[in-house]
Amino acid sequence: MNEHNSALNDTEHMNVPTASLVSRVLIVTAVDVEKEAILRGLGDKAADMFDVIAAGVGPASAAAGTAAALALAAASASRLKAPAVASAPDLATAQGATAPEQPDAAQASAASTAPGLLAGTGLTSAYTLVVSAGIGGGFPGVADVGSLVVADAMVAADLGSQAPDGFLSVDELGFGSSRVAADAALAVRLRDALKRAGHAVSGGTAVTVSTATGTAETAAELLRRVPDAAAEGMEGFGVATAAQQFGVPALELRGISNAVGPRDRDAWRIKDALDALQAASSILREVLTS
Ligand SMILES: O=C(O)c1cccc(C(=O)CC[C@H]2O[C@@H](n3cnc4c(=O)[nH]cnc43)[C@H](O)[C@@H]2O)c1
Repeated sequence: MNEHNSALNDTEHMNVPTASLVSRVLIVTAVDVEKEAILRGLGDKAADMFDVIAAGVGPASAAAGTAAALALAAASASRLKAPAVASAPDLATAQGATAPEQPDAAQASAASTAPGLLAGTGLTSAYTLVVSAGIGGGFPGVADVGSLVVADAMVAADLGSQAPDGFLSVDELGFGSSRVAADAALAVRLRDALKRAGHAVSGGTAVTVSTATGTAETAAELLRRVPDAAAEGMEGFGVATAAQQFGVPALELRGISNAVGPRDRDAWRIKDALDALQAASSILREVLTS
């Protein structure tokens, strides 16, 4: 650790619990076509368990959109459970009205132990799982076009510094961590269920980049940095970082649209990737609740 580490970096090593009971899920895509594919897969009753948002392309939009959704949902859930003790009700009480209901003991206790950005706010998360989902590049030999990747970890593969001897990650620089682990138990469950349903699915690391890879050299360099890289996207680490800072477990799910390597936009099979994403979404409820 060094002096540049901010308070937010305290959450890097936070022990985010495994989502043993998944009750409400936030799914974050980059663009609307991904969101629509997922909603088609989830079916008519999606809204009783899932919220799906399109937060924009890239790690910054993904993190900002996810954090905003998590914060708004926590504040809204808290308002529904117990009115806050604020100045207006206090004035009303002083004038003879009934005192506002206090949070019950369980809620107060949960609030006092709330992790990360919710610590000390009196709020608890409304979500028990956050999923970064979308199309992505697949590393050749690991994740073919049209297949799925359910990641074991989300890594910001270009977060760091160039140096004469090569790339230095933020971890090596002492500025934090470029890796967020996925919820291991849920990742395995989802992969197993997808395999049983007849889908090609891989594990490994989903790398997040701000510039999509377009050369064989960059693909090779990414594999040097992240030897178990399976998929490349532009949002996973941002979504997972926001989830981690709210103490919520995360997953990343990618339908593979193209190979990571020399840029060949005409070869991208976006419909196949969206179809895979829709198929995976159609079994999500069962995987997360049974
Ligand atoms: O047309 C292009 O060459 C091009 C260059 C960069 C990005 C795009 C997108 O359409 C990105 C949108 C979306 O797709 C994900 N994605 C899909 N394949 C990859 C990839 O090989 N590397 C990184 N990201 C990929 C990404 O998560 C974006 O949200 C088009």
